[in-house]
Amino acid sequence: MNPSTKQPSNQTSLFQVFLRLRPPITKEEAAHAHRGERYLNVEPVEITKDSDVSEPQNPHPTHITLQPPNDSRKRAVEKFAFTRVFEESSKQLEVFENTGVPSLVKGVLKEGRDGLVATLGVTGSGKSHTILGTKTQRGITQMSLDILFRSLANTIRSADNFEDPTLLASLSAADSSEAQLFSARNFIDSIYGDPTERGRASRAHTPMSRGQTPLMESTHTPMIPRRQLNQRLNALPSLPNTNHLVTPMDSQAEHVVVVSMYEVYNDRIFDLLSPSQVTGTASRGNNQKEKRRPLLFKSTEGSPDRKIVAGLRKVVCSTYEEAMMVLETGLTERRIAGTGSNNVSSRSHGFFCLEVKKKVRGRRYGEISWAGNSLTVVDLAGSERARNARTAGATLAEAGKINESLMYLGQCLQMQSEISEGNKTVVPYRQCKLTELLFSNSFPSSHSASHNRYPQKAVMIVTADPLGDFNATSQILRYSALAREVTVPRIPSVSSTILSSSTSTTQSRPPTSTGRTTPYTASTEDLQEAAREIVRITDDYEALIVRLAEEEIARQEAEFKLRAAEEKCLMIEQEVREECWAEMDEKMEEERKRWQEAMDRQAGHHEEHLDNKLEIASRGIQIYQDPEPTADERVDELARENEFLRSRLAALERQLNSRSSPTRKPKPRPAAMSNNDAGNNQSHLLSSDGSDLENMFQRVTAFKVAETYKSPVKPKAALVHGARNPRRVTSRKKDLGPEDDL
Ligand SMILES: Nc1ncnc2c1ncn2[C@@H]1O[C@H](COP(=O)(O)OP(=O)(O)OP(=O)(O)O)[C@@H](O)[C@H]1O
Repeated sequence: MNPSTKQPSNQTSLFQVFLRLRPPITKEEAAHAHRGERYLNVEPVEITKDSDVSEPQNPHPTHITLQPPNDSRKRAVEKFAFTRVFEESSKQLEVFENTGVPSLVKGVLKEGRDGLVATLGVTGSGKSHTILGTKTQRGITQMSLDILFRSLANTIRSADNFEDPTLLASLSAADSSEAQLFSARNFIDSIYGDPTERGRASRAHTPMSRGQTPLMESTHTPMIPRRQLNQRLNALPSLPNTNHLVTPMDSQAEHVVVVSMYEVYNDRIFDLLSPSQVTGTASRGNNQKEKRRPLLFKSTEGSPDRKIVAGLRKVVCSTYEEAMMVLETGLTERRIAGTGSNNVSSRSHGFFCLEVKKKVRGRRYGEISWAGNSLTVVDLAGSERARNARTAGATLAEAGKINESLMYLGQCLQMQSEISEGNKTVVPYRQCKLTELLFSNSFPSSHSASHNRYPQKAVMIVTADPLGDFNATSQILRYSALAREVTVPRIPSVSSTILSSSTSTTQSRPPTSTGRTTPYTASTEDLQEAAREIVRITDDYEALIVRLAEEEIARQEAEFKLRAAEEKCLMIEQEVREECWAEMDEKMEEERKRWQEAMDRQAGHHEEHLDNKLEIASRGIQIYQDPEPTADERVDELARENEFLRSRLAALERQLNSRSSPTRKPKPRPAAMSNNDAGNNQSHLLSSDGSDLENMFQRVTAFKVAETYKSPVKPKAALVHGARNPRRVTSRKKDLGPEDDL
């Protein structure tokens, strides 16, 4: 960058860059400031001759000088130019009005122009103070919200209004960002619950201060109860008053305000209003970060001419309080972690986006659509120096990404200075997500669909602590300043003093009376010559000091880049490690599956093997059936049985005879029996030579034999082959015939 402090024309600047100085906040800091130990000084306002004296403008400083501490004489002094410098005593409203934020809001409301306001600065320099305010004073975001909702008071429509149930649907249809739209009531109820308390919150006019916002609590309390939220909203201050900045609107128009919030963390975009965040767990470790789904910044079907963050959750807000609640919800989710630099240092770039949409009717068919512009407020992460911050691991990687993105932002801001000087330079804003989000809307689009789209108006507020870290602050100032110049403080000119004194001495000394040239005169000439030599050497020396200063700055920049590269390396290393772990996990899982499958297979084989064995065994076990006996065999068997029975009968008879008296007469044969067996010759035959009992058995046997000849005998016994105790199932009883026959 060519050193130049001439004020660049604001028309061509993509960003107007303001500098706000932070006052000392501790007694110690105040004492340092009192002793003049600050390295950053505001240059007095120069009233040039060609200034329009007739119009007494409020002269304001635009330049600062940066004097390296401990060595004020020999080192170069850097001078930076900004659109305007706000000194330590500047108040919130003064900064709000004079940075032109109200005109950004007006641009959104009336001029069809997007607006963007961002804060940039070393951690702890007052970015959040400027953008979110304090317990007693509102910040830029809240003042913007206030004037925006006041301006739209008569024309704003609510998605919670039952008279217009189609509003949300028509808004969704017109939305080109693939967003999920919610009415404020639904969204807030889903987050904080207890709808009965709704409406109790009185108008809250001011931002939640850093201490009040859930930012600090977010690591412990991801969700705050609704009552507590309402209490906080009630406790918010109402100053400064911005009523005079309200823009009157056409009362016939219909508007809606759609609020969304997202953050850029590790060069990826994450929704701050999506459920995974709002119901997040207490431990906001890296695991949770990784769980979130990054969103794309892209052109969509509905927006071919410009890139937008796609897939966000958006909330239709109709009041300041609703927008504040959404802001509060998003802030709660914004990642904050304690670092060595600042306990509540933001570790992501936070975006708060307000879209003002106006109802438009199609000329041909009167179809309803919504179109408008947006105001985006950006709280950039603190550019902490990894070495200063006692950080490690993921935090260090985060710091690396933050520094890297801010370095790219610095490059883009430097380039814009060159554009304003008439150079044809391309702003390298596609290097990272942050610069893409900040700059891609800054240029007129070449797309045919965007004839009437104006480039956005953007304001950058750089914050600096004049007593803070010199190197970090000077780095930020070098990147963000509209112009820079290196000067060398002029050393009191010893040589010229010698020259002048020697000249005067020569002139005043009267010639001697003898007229001889005295050795003193000669030495005076020598002295003059020496003095000229000294002047020449001094000039060379000064030139060398300037060169040295430039070299030193270059060295510092190179160091910064080196650090950024080192941090990037660290991050790559970490990513590679994580990738390796993931790969190893995957491999282990694969291996586990493989082994499991092998085990299952093995088990299957075993089972199959067992089944086969069982099958083989069961094949060997056959049911053996006795061969059907032939008639002869049967007769033989029956004869044997008959024989057996006879012998048994004989034995019984003998037994009976031996027991009975010798006088007992044999019983007469019953007539019924002879009738029954009338046709049976054999029974007749038997009865002639035996007792009645014997006769009866013989008759039964004869009957069975007759039966046997009539019908084939079914197998009655089964022998299980292979069984240890083969059991022959006999059916003697059956063979004896039905009991009735007995
Ligand atoms: N203009 C100011 N007037 C009074 N106090 C201020 C001012 N600016 C900042 N402070 C105070 O300085 C401290 C640090 O400021 P702040 O938190 O805004 O820094 P930051 O740049 O947002 O830090 P980080 O990047 O780490 O979030 C806070 O206590 C804040 O109240």
